Amino acid sequence: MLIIGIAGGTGCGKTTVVNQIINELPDAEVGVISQDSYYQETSHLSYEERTKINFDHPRAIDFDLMKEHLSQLKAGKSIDQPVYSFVKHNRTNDTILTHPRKVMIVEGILIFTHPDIRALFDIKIFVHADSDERLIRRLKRDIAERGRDIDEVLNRYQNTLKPMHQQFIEPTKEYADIIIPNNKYNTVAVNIVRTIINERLL
Ligand SMILES: Nc1ncnc2c1ncn2[C@@H]1O[C@H](COP(=O)(O)OP(=O)(O)O)[C@@H](O)[C@H]1O
Ligand SMILES: Nc1ccn([C@@H]2O[C@H](COP(=O)(O)O)[C@@H](O)[C@H]2O)c(=O)n1
Repeated sequence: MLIIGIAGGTGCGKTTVVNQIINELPDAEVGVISQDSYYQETSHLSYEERTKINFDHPRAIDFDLMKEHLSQLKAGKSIDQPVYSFVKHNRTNDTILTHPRKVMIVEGILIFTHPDIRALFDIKIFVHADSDERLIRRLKRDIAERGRDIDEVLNRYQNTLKPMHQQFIEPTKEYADIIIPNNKYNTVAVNIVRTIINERLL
């Protein structure tokens, strides 16, 4: 199994890049794991308490479960990938049965911060977009898709997103094998990654 890690700050375009990469690749051979599925289980907290969580700090992620799941997939076993709700700020009761594939792509802002998880990646890709571009995209996306308003996004950006990005996410760029500039859509880079995957699928 080839495991590709794709990291980068919020709004840089990780999900979009992953979708572009896997588009037209066989579903049975290439799978995706999102770091969002591994936000800590927080059912013991009230909704109000959950809104105060710093979701951009590594401790917000259940890396133990992510590591266990990636190890199981590597060993040829299927996993029940949790499903996360950005509206409820918590895992749902659903899971997605995820089978091992020849290629697994793991994407998320903090996946390169954890040494054991980092060591599982055969290829590490960091998607870069400037912070103003990321903030604009995040604002639009979170209002349209994640039930947020402008104040929520801007407060979170100032209080946690920006400092956490500088402290934890940006420094992991140094671990990347490939950095994809993504201020504009980058079809050349997407095609290069797709070529690497296709070679593995031959
Ligand atoms: N290169 C790009 N140029 C303009 N908008 C983009 C680009 N890449 C992604 N977007 C948009 O920005 C928003 C955030 O992208 P997304 O892929 O969800 O980022 P991430 O997964 O890194 O948080 C989405 O609405 C997406 O359509
Ligand atoms: N309940 C939550 C959990 C996380 N977030 C934000 O999601 C961002 C990571 O996802 P991307 O798709 O943007 O990479 C992260 O910056 C968290 O602040 C949230 O808003 N609510």
